[in-house]
Amino acid sequence: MKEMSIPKATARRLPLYYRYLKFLFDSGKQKVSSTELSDAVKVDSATIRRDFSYFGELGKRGYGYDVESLMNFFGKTLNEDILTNVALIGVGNLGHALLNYRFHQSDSIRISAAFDVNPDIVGRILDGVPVYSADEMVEQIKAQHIDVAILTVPLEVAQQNVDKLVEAGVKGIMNFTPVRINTPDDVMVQNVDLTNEMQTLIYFLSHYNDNSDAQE
Ligand SMILES: NC(=O)c1ccc[n+]([C@@H]2O[C@H](COP(=O)([O-])OP(=O)(O)OC[C@H]3O[C@@H](n4cnc5c(N)ncnc54)[C@H](O)[C@@H]3O)[C@@H](O)[C@H]2O)c1
Repeated sequence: MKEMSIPKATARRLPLYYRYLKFLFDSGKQKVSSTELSDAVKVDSATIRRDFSYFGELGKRGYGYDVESLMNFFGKTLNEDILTNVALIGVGNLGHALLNYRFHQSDSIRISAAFDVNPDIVGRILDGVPVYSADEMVEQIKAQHIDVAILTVPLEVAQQNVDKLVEAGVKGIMNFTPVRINTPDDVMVQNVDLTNEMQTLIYFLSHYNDNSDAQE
């Protein structure tokens, strides 16, 4: 996966900017100011200007940003114009929910193959997605040129599945299991933990009256 030379915090805000710009574009708006953008995406305008400055001259002061070119620029930066096929490993409770979830904020991400060991679902098509036997994982992922996977298997089999994903050439893993998985340096792992998120939220709620701090 390519290294980005922009700060991670900026990279995390790009989808937010992109979605709002797409919304403005779809509703026929041509210009947007950093203040308007700030109100809509709840990021202060100084941060927005700093974020945009990493990409060079994107707008003129006092004139606003051109919605279409900014949207296209961020779209390209985010690879929104390329369809990313994602593999889902483990179609249990969480896996099913993710199959149902169509990544609806993005037209360009879709789960195109799922893998499991459960004979009741292997060989079936669930929510439009074929469920393959876990034994076919390496072969199918290679054949379908998939380089991103979501891991929703029981923790005991997490690492062995990661090893297979690495063997298949996967470069990014969204890890829902509670295990800290080991991967080579060129494979990026994003750990997702709802308990952590909830604890963070509860912490902010109990420590700050002004909950705008919790959004950073
Ligand atoms: N990060 C979070 O916030 C969060 C929330 C809920 C669950 N989880 C974790 O997500 C994982 C899945 O949870 P769940 O409730 O969906 O579990 P589940 O038992 O309902 O589903 C697990 C699925 O993995 C399949 N599986 C088992 N061994 C496999 C293998 N070797 N290869 C491929 N598939 C295999 C099972 O057949 C099953 O369909 C667990 O590790 C759980 O701890 C994380």
